Amino acid sequence: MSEAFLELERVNVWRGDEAQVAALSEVTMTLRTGESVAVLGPNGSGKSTLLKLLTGALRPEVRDASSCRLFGEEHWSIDDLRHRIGVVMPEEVARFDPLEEAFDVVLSAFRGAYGRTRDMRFSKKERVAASRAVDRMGITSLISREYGALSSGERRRFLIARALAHDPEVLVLDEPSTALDFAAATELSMTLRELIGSGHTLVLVTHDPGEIPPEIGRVVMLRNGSVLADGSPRRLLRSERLSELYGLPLKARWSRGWCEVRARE
Ligand SMILES: Nc1ncnc2c1ncn2[C@@H]1O[C@H](COP(=O)(O)OP(=O)(O)OP(=O)(O)O)[C@@H](O)[C@H]1O
Repeated sequence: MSEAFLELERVNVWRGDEAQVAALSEVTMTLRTGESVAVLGPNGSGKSTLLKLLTGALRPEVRDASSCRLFGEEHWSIDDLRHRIGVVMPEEVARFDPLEEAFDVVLSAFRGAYGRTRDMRFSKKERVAASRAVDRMGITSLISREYGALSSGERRRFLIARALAHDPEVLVLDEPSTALDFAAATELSMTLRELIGSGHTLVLVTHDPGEIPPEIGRVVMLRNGSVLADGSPRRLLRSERLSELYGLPLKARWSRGWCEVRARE
């Protein structure tokens, strides 16, 4: 059986400083390499919190009968995780200096930095790996451009290339189509399908069932910090279940492997 990269057993995560919020409550799930997963849920349901657990940015509440393992370990180093998990979070888009050369954005992955600082030196091996990731994303012709001069879709591709630079075992994408127009979102979706097709394990976080590509074989539905359902898209992405998830009457229709959802009239 393939390796479990996330094993949660009755996990709670609290967020906030003074007034603490239970962002995840009693969550149990196992995610394995080789199986791409969509994490689906409305705003505030705990999707980003789950990703932050997965990338080691947040820790769960410590208590008996609860455990959180990443790649089989209860104790992990962020550095190790950075090599094994590539992440693209929506807030990252604006973190880079617009004057930065686009290729440097990708290279900065090797130092865990947001952009290149003048004293950073990169080995030939790192440069080759970054070039390969850029090539994979079809943006080689743009590498000398300023990051700030790229379109939103192009920037997103550079960030995915940055996440792929380490050749990670798992690629985590949090709402990757945010702020993309229809054409850019469609292109991105094709890229995600290719990545899964070429053997990458994707964890795709979205609030939109219509964004889940047919290649994704598992959906985890989160609501109010708990797992509402976990199973195949065909079984879960149905009118009744989606209406329950979002708290309003919805109608789901399947077409060529995609689920289209609209409000029930
Ligand atoms: N820094 C924080 N301080 C306090 N509460 C927080 C913080 N971040 C998230 N929360 C709360 O934790 C819960 C889960 O938030 P989370 O961001 O994981 O949800 P989400 O499903 O990713 O939402 P969205 O789709 O809006 O991004 C929410 O109730 C949210 O208000």
